[in-house]
Amino acid sequence: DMVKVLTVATDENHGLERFLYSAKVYGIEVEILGKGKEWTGGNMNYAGGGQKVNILKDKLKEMMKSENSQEQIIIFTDSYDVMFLASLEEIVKKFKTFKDTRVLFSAEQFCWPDSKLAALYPKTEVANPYLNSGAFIGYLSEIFEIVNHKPIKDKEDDQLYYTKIYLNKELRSSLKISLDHDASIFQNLNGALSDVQLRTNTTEEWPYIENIVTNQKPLIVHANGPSKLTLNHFGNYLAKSWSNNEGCTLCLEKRINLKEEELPSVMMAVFIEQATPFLEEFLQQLKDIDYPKSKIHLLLRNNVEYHEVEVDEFYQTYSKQYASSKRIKPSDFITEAEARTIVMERCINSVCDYIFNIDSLSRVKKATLRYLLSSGYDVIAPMLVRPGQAWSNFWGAINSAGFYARSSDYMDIVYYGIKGIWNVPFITNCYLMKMSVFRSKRAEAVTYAKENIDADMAFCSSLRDLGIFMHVSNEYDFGHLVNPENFDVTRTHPDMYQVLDNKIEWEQRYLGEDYKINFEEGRKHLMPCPDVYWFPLMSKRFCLEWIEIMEAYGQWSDGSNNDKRLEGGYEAVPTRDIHMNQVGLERQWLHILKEYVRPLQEMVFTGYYHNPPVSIMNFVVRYRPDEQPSLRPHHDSSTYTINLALNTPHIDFEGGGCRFIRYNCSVRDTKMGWLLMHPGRLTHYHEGLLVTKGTRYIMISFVDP
Ligand SMILES: O=C(O)CCC(=O)C(=O)O
Ligand SMILES: [Fe+2]
Repeated sequence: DMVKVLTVATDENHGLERFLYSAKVYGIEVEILGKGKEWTGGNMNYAGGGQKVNILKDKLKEMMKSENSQEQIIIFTDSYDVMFLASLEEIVKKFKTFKDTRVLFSAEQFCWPDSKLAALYPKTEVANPYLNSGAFIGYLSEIFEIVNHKPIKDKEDDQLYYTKIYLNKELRSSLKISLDHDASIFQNLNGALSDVQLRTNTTEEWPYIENIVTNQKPLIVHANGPSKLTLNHFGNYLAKSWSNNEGCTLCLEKRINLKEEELPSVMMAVFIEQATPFLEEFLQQLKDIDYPKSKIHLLLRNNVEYHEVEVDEFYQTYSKQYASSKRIKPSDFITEAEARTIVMERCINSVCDYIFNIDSLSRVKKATLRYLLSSGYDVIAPMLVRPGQAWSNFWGAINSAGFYARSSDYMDIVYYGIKGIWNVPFITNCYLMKMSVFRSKRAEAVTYAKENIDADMAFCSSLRDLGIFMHVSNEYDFGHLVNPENFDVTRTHPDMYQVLDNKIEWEQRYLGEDYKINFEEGRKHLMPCPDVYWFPLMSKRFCLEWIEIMEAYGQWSDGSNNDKRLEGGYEAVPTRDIHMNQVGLERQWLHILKEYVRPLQEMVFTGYYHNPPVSIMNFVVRYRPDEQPSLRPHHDSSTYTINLALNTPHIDFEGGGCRFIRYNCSVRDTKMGWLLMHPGRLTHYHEGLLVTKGTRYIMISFVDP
């Protein structure tokens, strides 16, 4: 058969790219009409206007000269919101099954743009009663007559034009015009979302859509009206973009090789918009990103006064290494939207090829930027998830109010059940933008500033409106998001309080480097005195900050027997100490006992399980020659006691240590960050040895009293 596939696309955009890719996949050659022409067919980018009819008319006139118009088949479709799902052969074969039909229009559930015309339709008791002009197939001779039936202005509605011809009974029968009511070729998505099922994970290699009302597998899909985002979602799978066996085939197709000699120049836009746990590690990560700094333009925006000292130090130390640098400080009183606009303008008006946006909640591995650049996608985020939660930096779907909605594949993507690069309606925190996309005239409408919505929501909403596709990749594990929800900067060393909320960073900074050797197979645990075990637990940094938290609080007990903090108000063997609940660390410390101390106990006092460990007395003791220098012999009211050294003998103090009287055995050379663990109340009668110089700090818990 002689088949010509035509579309009108005045503008090049991601929708057109997707359309052409789907055509290529099925070996379909498309002729694009109106390329580069100014669009005068109405102000919506998608809704076709009469201009489409007029451009088509010119083309068909030309074809009439050379082609056999009785035999020549024309397929005309929109392009920004259309995908081919089958080869021409299949499409034409299906077309020929329509009896008494020379032209077949796609059909939909809404009579649009003039609903009053619904009454004139011959057949309405069908799945899709009404004509949609986004796609049709037929013979040149009849289509030529249709487009030449009457003049149409560029701004007039093409669907109304074709509808009136169809509703004209004489024309309908003389030109043999039918509608594809069952979506056996054309599936219009608007209003049909519950009829149409996306089938992935079938035994077939390629996902497809199925109309479960008409039992058809449509061959061309058209996201008419407000159903664009549904096609963005389907498009992740259709037209062999996804293989049930191989995963993301489109990702491979798009990948590009970065040439070391001609790496693109990137504006790295760093945003600190809110008080952020472990900001120090965030800043470190920035300078460790694997990319030549001579190719990076740094823009560092901090809007949090609390972080300014740290940010300033980073900027003073590293900014000179970058190709250029600029900063925006809290004292500049610039909103986030303004700051992001400054970034865009700086990049647009310079030689920069990409913007790499990264905000302070993002923790990315150092290869991430290179990966994003080589993905071949114009706007792409690395997927970042809050560990242990479904919270991420993208939305799989969006509801009609423009807020988060969960797509059917969201959880699979977040948990890496499926891996690929996904066209999604919202990304945030960290993403790469290719500037050529944003230098176009059309992209002037991209904005970060919309009333009453966040900058990232405004941005993504403007990209959706413009048909600029956003993607998120979960091809690899790129990192994660920190959780700022319970971050309280009024605390001394607030990061210390984050052991529950930001475990990864907390462990990295505060858990001893050698903690893990406790669990090495065949490890012989140190036992400096009988049944007194000795384990590395915390980092030096933990110990220093832990002491600083106590000293900043400063309200040490007076060492007398009267202690109002205790239920009975009386302490038989008092120390100068501060309890964890006084500094707001009780919950955190109990978590530490459960997560990091209990597993040690279970290794050495075999057969004793108590999870979670209970501990009412958790405190830091301070010994000083001129204050309380020692502690008299006693038992602890505990099943076992832990005694964590926070500083170092012979450096921070002289003397000190713990003596176990029954065994006449002392531990004097305690190690910063290491804990002693011993039975509490029968065998291990013990005393705190005299400190003769300096200050000794220990952290004590009476576990399972
Ligand atoms: O000073 C020491 O190491 C022992 C402290 C102690 O036994 C306690 O606080 O109960
Ligand atoms: Fe004790």
